[in-house]
Amino acid sequence: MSAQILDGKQTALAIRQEIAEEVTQFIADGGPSPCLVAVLVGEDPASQVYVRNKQRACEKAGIEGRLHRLPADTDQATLMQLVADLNADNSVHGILVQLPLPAGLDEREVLDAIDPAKDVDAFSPYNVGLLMQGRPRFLPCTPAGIVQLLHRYQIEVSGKHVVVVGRSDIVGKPMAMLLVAKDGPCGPATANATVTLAHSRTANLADVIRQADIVVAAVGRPEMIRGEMLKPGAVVIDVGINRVGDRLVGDVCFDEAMQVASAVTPVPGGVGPLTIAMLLGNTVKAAKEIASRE
Ligand SMILES: Nc1nc2c(c(=O)[nH]1)N[C@@H](CN(C=O)c1ccc(C(=O)N[C@@H](CCC(=O)O)C(=O)O)cc1)CN2
Ligand SMILES: [Mg+2]
Repeated sequence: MSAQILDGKQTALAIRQEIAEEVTQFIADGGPSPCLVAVLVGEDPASQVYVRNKQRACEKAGIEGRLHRLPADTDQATLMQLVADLNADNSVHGILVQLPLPAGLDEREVLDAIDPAKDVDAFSPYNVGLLMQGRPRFLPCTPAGIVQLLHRYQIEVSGKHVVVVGRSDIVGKPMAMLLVAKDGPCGPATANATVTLAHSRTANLADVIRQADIVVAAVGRPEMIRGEMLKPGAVVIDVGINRVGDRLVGDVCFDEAMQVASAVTPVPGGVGPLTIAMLLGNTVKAAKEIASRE
């Protein structure tokens, strides 16, 4: 048996095309050009690639993408002032601070300071709270991209046992919240899951994963999840992006998963591209909401 490959790259391109059409319509209706500002502190090579890809994706969708590059030795006060300035700038609709920040900067304080109306990553406590209550404004980009992927491949989630491996604020926790909700961005079929939120200290992790109809792997450990840990026919969503020598691998051993699962996301070309597509969608939503207040 060989599983179906869930093509995140193609799905992201389709979503980006839909967003580009939405932007064209919004501007034709008299709306402002949506504007996303990225803040990149330091020289982390992967972060530089991701920010560049976000800028390019903005451009192609008709969204203005601005970038503030700050040196790695930027102090907290300077970064906080930049966020305050961007919050106050009426031409800016979305603000994202690329993570991780260099050591010494207080990530939480920075994210807390972003105006929730411009918080297109959905990392601010206000937007996390809305998600927790089942009435999100912005959806966190990676989890929302995964929901879109499942929906577009007609993989039903309702009533299924989803094991999310990894409890990060960016992926694991919001993923669990989205899937356990009574309704979701693509309707109730992609919500209403029974969710287990597992992590590095979960006892008998392999046994827990083996119970899953759908596994979302976001632990950041290269190929930690093996084929033998999967229930035959499971759907495997691999969020991991790990560099091993010159190879890029996920948190799941892809070749083994392909032999056991019914559907698997590749790395690269799975979840990653969807994260960027969903960011564009949030930026357009922010622009529409801010414009409707003016
Ligand atoms: N402010 C944010 N910081 C970070 C986020 C985020 O959503 N907001 N997520 C990650 C990084 N990230 C986006 O910022 C991101 C990671 C990976 C990809 C992607 O397309 N990956 C490719 C592989 C690319 C490669 O060669 O490295 C893929 O999976 O096909 C997009 C976005 C942490 N920080
Ligand atoms: Mg991927």
